[in-house]
Amino acid sequence: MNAAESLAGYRLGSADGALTLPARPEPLAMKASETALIVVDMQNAYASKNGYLDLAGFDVSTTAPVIERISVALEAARAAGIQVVFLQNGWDAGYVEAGGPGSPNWHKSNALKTMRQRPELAGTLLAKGGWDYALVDALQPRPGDILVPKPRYSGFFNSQLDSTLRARGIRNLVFTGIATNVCVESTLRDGFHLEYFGVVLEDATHQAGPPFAQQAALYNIETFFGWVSSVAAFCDTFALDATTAIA
Ligand SMILES: NC(=O)N/C=C\C(=O)O
Repeated sequence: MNAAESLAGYRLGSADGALTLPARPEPLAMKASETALIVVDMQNAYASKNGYLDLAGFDVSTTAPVIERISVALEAARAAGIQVVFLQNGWDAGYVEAGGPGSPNWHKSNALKTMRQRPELAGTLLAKGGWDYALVDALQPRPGDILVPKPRYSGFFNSQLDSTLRARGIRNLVFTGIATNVCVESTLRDGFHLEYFGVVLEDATHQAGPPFAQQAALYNIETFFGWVSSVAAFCDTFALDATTAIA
């Protein structure tokens, strides 16, 4: 047994009644009751034509299959009793939470920059109450799901996420959503530092930027911060036939 296998074995041994999720760089044991499926920012801003990313020049033409696979993962999670948590990114309609020129967010947010460059868009991007901020129609929370608003890339920053998870004894975070290289990776990294085990379902995520951004994020996660798996592996592990569900 090599070092990686013994780590997986440790997790297997430490989690009574756990199921083993096939993942890279090694399989990971997790109990449904200690696991949350995190759906990161599946808002029109990130997944729809005429949403923020599209208007800022990022390619969103291949987000439809991602939405479909997240739907499948959601069904599997709910059927298995895994807590579903939706994250929703954005600010109040007056953009007070976005920060002014004294905040790096004011300088780096491509949504804020796009609105400054195109005044006709002012007030429309990532503003609470607007279409851009809304979750896509196909991925709406159901009773029992939790919705956590967040004002920055990491879901743990200035939000209720950590206390919400800790209160439920959740230790494992299974990530889906957009964008892999920004809010998914930021939240998984912060989760790592807070002692959560983070796994990304790679085919239920999409990058902001060129394909190399997706590859780099997954490399970082697999090598330094967590694990990488797939929707089919997640569904198989938690007993829903993904092939049937996707067909
Ligand atoms: N949800 C995200 O990954 N967001 C990426 C960029 C942004 O919000 O500006």
